[in-house]
Amino acid sequence: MSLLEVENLRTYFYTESGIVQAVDGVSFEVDRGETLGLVGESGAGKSVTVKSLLGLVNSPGKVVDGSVRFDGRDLTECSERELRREVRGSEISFVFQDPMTALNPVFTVGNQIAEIVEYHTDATESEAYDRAIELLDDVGIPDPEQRVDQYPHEFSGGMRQRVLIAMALSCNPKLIIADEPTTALDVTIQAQILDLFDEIQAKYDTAIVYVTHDLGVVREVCNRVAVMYLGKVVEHAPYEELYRNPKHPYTQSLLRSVVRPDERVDNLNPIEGTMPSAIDPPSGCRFRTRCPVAVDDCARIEPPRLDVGPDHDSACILYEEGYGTDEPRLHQRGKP
Ligand SMILES: Nc1ncnc2c1ncn2[C@@H]1O[C@H](COP(=O)(O)OP(=O)(O)OP(=O)(O)O)[C@@H](O)[C@H]1O
Ligand code: NI
Repeated sequence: MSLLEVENLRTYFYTESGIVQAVDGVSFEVDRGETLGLVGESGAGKSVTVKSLLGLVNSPGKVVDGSVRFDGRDLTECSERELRREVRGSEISFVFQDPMTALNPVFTVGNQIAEIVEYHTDATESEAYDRAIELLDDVGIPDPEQRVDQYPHEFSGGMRQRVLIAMALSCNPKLIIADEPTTALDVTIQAQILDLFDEIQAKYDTAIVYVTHDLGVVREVCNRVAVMYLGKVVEHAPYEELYRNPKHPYTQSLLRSVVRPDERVDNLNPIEGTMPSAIDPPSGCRFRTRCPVAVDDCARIEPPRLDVGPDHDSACILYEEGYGTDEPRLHQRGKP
C-alpha cells in the first residue's frame, strides 16, 4: 500500500461567474520515501490539488468528490481539529513558495520552529530550542547557535526558505508537500535548495510531493511525475521514462519548451495558445483545443488514462486501439 493514495479528487470553486472545475477527477499515489513531481502550466490545478489533500481549500472552494488515503486513513473524513492536531505540520508538512508569508516577522526563527515542536510533541521548551538549532544545522544554515535567535528579516531569501524547510522537518513528517518552493529564488540558490531536498530525502526518508511548472526542476528531484492540464492528470510515469518517452501531446510540448543547455533559445517551442477557462472547459479531451494531433473524436470522448508502458499511463485516445497510431507525436503536425 502506498503512503498516499489520492483517488478521483474533485475540487470546485462556486463563483459568481460559474463553477470553476479546478481539480476534476485527479488520482495519484506516493510511496514512502519517494518524490512525486506535480507539473503543469499556471492554472492547471496543482496548488488546489495539494491544498485539497489537507483540508486547506477555503470557500467558495469545496472538495466535492474523491478520497485521500494517507497511511491507512481517509483524510477527507477527518475533522478540521484532527487534521490540525494530528496531521498538518506533524505527519504531513508544507513548504510554500514565499517564505515571508509563512514566517512571522515578530518572532525569532528559533521560536517559530520550537513552537511547532512543542505543539506536536511532548518536548520541553529547552528541548524544543535545542531541536531548533539541530534542524537549522541540518538544513545547512551556518552558525545555527547564533542564527536561532535572529528574526526572519535577518535572513536572505534562500536562507529563509531553508528555515521553512527546517520547520517542515521539525516533527519528522512522513510526507512533505512543497509548492513551488524555489520559484522566487535566483537560479544558484534554487539549485542549492534542490540539493537540500535531495539530502533531506536521503537522511530522513521523507516522501515529497513537489509542485512546479518547470520540468527542468523536476529532473533534479523527482522519481515520478504526474503532468496536469486543466484540472486533470494527463500523463504519469517515472521521470526518466517520461523524459525519454513522453506519450501525451501536452507532455511532448512541455518537454520541448524546457530550456536545455545544448539548445539555442530561438529553437524553443513554447506551447501555442493559452489554457482555456476551468469554468467551461472543452468537452472530451481538455487539451484538444491546443493539441497539434487532435482528431474529431477528441471532442466527444473523454480520454481515460491508458497504460502505455511500465508504470506509465497517458490520457490520450490516440493510444486507444483503432486510431491507427500509437505514436501521436508532434512531428505529425499537418498530417490528416
Ligand atoms: N479562491 C479561488 N476562487 C476561484 N477560483 C480559484 C480559486 N483558487 C484557485 N482557483 C482556480 O483554480 C484553478 C487552479 O488553480 P491553481 O492555483 O491550483 O493552479 P496552479 O496549477 O497551482 O497554477 P500556478 O502554477 O499559477 O500556481 C485556476 O483556474 C484558478 O483560477
Ligand atoms: Ni500553484
